[in-house]
Amino acid sequence: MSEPIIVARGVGVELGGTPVLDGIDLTVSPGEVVAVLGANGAGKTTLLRCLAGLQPAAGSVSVLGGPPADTPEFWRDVVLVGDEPAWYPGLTVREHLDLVGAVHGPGPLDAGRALELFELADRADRADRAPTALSTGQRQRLSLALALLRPSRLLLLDEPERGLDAAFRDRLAVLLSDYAAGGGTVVMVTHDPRFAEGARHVALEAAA
Ligand SMILES: Nc1ncnc2c1ncn2[C@@H]1O[C@H](COP(=O)(O)OP(=O)(O)OP(=O)(O)O)[C@@H](O)[C@H]1O
Repeated sequence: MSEPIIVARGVGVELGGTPVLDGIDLTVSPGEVVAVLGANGAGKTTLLRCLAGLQPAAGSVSVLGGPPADTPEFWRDVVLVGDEPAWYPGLTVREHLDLVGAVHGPGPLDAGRALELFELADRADRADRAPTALSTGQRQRLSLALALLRPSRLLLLDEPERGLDAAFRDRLAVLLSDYAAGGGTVVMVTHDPRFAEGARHVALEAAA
């Protein structure tokens, strides 16, 4: 059996003097799709940030064999899609895809396929706009497309459904299951039953 990608034991976080996570254990194997579920404020984003090395925590967290750290080596294998990324000023949608594909690719998708699949070039000018001139859902599509241009072993997704229409959610669910079938691992925070379906559920309850 292959080594787990993630081993977290007794993870605890306090924010502003209040416990947010308390004694969380999680083991994730390669090729798994895990949905972290729970009410608003249960600590889902905080847990994802712990796995990304962005939130210090009590207990122990190991990701890909070591403690997660905000370093270039860590981000070579791990992709986080959370809050909207900082777009490159002056670059269009197409130029973002070309740049990320050229620097970090090849990943599961190439720039041309991402434009087509994520319907970022449907209208003649859409791919030639700045990302800030897209709708919320279109910007989320671009964030996800950029994530899939890079080769990675672990995708950490915080509410990937944000702004996406139903048809595109279905398409994304297929892309994620293809990613996992290829050996990639997905840990996502979601409120969407469409994404939770077929994933292993990890339910969080508010610590306080
Ligand atoms: N910087 C902070 N300082 C103090 N408390 C915080 C801070 N950030 C988050 N919290 C609190 O920590 C708790 C967990 O927040 P978190 O964002 O992890 O929840 P969540 O489960 O992802 O919620 P949602 O489903 O609403 O996105 C919440 O009660 C929130 O108010």
